[in-house]
Amino acid sequence: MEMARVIVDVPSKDTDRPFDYLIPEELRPWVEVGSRVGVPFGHRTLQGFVVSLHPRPEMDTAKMKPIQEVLDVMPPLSPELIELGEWMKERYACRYISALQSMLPTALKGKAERYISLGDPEASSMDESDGLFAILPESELERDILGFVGQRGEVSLQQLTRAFPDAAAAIKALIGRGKLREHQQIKDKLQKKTMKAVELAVSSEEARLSLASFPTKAQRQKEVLQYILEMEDFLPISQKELLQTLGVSAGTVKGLADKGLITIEDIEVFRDPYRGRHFTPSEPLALTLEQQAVYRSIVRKLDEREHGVFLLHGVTGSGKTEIYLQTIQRCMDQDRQAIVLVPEIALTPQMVERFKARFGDRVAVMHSRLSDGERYDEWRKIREGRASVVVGARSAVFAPFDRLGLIIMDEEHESSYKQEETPKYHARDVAVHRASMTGAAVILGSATPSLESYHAAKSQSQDDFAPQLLEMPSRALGNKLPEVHVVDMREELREGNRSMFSRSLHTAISSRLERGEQTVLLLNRRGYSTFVMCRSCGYVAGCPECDISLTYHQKSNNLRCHYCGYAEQAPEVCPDCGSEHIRYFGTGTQRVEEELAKLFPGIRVIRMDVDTTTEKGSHEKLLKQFRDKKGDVLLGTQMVAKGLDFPDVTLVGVITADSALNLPDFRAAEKTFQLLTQVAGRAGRHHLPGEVVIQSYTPEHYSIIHASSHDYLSFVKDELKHRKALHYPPYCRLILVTLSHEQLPLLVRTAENFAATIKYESDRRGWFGSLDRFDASALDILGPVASPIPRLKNRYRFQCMIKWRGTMDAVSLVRSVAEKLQDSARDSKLQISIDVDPQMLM
Ligand SMILES: Nc1ncnc2c1ncn2[C@@H]1O[C@H](COP(=O)(O)OP(=O)(O)OP(=O)(O)O)[C@@H](O)[C@H]1O
Ligand SMILES: [Zn+2]
Ligand SMILES: [Zn+2]
Repeated sequence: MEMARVIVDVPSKDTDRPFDYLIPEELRPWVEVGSRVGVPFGHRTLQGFVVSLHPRPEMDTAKMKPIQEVLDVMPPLSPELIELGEWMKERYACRYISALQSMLPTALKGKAERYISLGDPEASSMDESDGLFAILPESELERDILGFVGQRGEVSLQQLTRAFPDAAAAIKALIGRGKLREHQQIKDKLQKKTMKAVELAVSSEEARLSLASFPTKAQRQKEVLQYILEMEDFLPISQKELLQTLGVSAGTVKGLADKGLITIEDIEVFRDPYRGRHFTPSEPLALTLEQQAVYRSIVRKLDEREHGVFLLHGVTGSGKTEIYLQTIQRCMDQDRQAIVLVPEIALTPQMVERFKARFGDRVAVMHSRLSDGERYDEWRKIREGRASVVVGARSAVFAPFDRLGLIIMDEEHESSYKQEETPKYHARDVAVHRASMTGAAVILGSATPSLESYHAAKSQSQDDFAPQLLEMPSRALGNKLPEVHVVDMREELREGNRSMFSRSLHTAISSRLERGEQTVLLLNRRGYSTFVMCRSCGYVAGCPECDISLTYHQKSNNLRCHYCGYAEQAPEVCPDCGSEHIRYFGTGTQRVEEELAKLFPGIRVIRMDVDTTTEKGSHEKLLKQFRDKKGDVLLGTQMVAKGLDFPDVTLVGVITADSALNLPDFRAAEKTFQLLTQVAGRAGRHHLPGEVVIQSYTPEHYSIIHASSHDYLSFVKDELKHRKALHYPPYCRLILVTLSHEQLPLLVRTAENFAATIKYESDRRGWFGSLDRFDASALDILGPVASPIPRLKNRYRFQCMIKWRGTMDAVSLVRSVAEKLQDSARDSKLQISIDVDPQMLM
């Protein structure tokens, strides 16, 4: 192959297609589909990815430029991932390059850097600028520069300008005359980490012999060599450790190297976020009957090596994790690899531990609390085949495995599997598609499957996504699901209880304290924010750039906008009326903590929320404290609801169940049901029976009633009725289009134009179906209306919601209309964002 198609690293419409490059002879063995290359593009050098290879074309190739460099020995992307990227681009209406970039760790986001080396010393000592060929004498400065570069062979422009700070003109002149040559090279943001390592250069016998003849004045060197010989079995050893242990200088060690007895070399080290941590190995458990049935279905598919999707609906504590572990084992026995996706928030140390304990070093872990360097090294562990299992958040679905056999998605209903930035992909859909390309199996696991997945499994209607339903209705350890009491908080208020704790929750907590058992308290923070309000005039502190209220941060005592980052000092008096009665509102976890301390003197509360978990490892520390029973209560936001398995937790309390029910989001009821079911599942998981108290202001709401009786099926039935009546997924699909501009009137006109064009174009294509008549194929557009956040970063926002059903290509229609509109908008200030299958409607 002599020609490569390359996608360059510029996310714009004009570069959103492959460009052709010649492959120079010497690079031919290195260029593969998935290679990262440096290519000339206009006057720049850009990073790009090879998406296909071709023989030299018939046409004239004189104009075609050659690939300049290949950046990695092993291509960071595989042909499989390149193909997946192409699919994402169509499915989510994003740029090809955005899709590919999202698959790679930040460390590989290379940028071109400029390098300087010596040019031709002879031919170019002339200045051709005025047509006269005069030999110019070199100035002293120029000679210094040439000397500096000559000595080093090649220096970065940055290095050169640092050495000669005021010599920009001279450097430019030298380049202009060809005495210096400039070229660009792609540099990664991050380097591999290396260390100096010491190794014997001769056999140990020879080394021992030479010890005898060491001169007395080289006593220190002798000590070092003796030590190295003692450590013989562990060589090479780190020079740093050597220096520290023996208290000698680097010079001493170098002396030995000069004598030819040892070598000192830079070797690569891998940053391992879990280094030094011991994981007690775990053995496979004997499966329960329910587990066996599920296990057999999945293994049959694995053994056939065929693609298949399973929806594993198992109640909390039914032992889904053991299923994951044992099917992964099977997959590894087949010499294939497995991806385990876990919501970021549930990616707790406890979860990681369970996989590390079973599979040890074969597990790579990827989550956002790792540093860029650690992520990069975990990623390489996968790419280089040193890991066969990855446990990670959303983006681990792109793990560069080449023999993928199984993808597991735990808590498949979680909305965090959808990426909210471009490319706005859903990891579930990507997982299913990737698995179908490679003949891998997919397990979607949850105690509360999303309605989309459950409906697809039940109706088996969509041919691209019809999972097989597997159920585990009982807990693995044979204990019952906890008893749930719903408390009507309006009733409490009527009877004079103004505290945030109902009488039953109060009593329940007291009895746990007496018995030395533990309590988990959930504060559903969705829908709440800790905003600042004046009690005298009702003033609420808002962001000057965005139409939303500012959030109070106690640590720094300031107010911050969560959307644009704007911050200001928290006011002492109301800026509107001057009253001192201005304070922060919202039932923050801190307030609950204060109240607990008041009601139960001496109670030990471990608080887990965004404020207490920002530091690296803090999450882990808090959970360990709770596990070691250094706390009576674990109090927190959503973080405490998922994945935790503590034997002594016998009470779960939910402070307000319905805080999120009234949000303008058609999934509000589903999310409430899921959260309540999840958190209730933390109680009584082992031998002690569990109890749950849910406090609510709308106890008659079906999501609360069904959650309290652990009745997923009834909830689904009720919720599907609503979805069907209002035309929402799973009965149709959505595309949310948000247009934004600084000028409101212009924005409104543009948005109306957009909606009208979509209507016109879909009619023209004959898409006349109606959602109301439940036609098999239909498209409807709602809006434009102001977005729920009508102004953000000083830009007004309007949105249109497209509801559609059928096999037509609605995404590409929306994309092409949006692009035409953007082209015809005279200024480039119009922004149009397309969100296919949106999760966040606010
Ligand atoms: N076959 C088994 N034999 C004995 N114990 C088991 C078995 N399977 C699971 N368990 C235990 O049952 C408990 C619950 O299992 P696990 O945490 O896997 O449930 P889960 O379905 O993932 O729950 P959740 O959805 O609540 O996270 C764990 O303590 C686990 O060790
Ligand atoms: Zn006021
Ligand atoms: Zn803002």
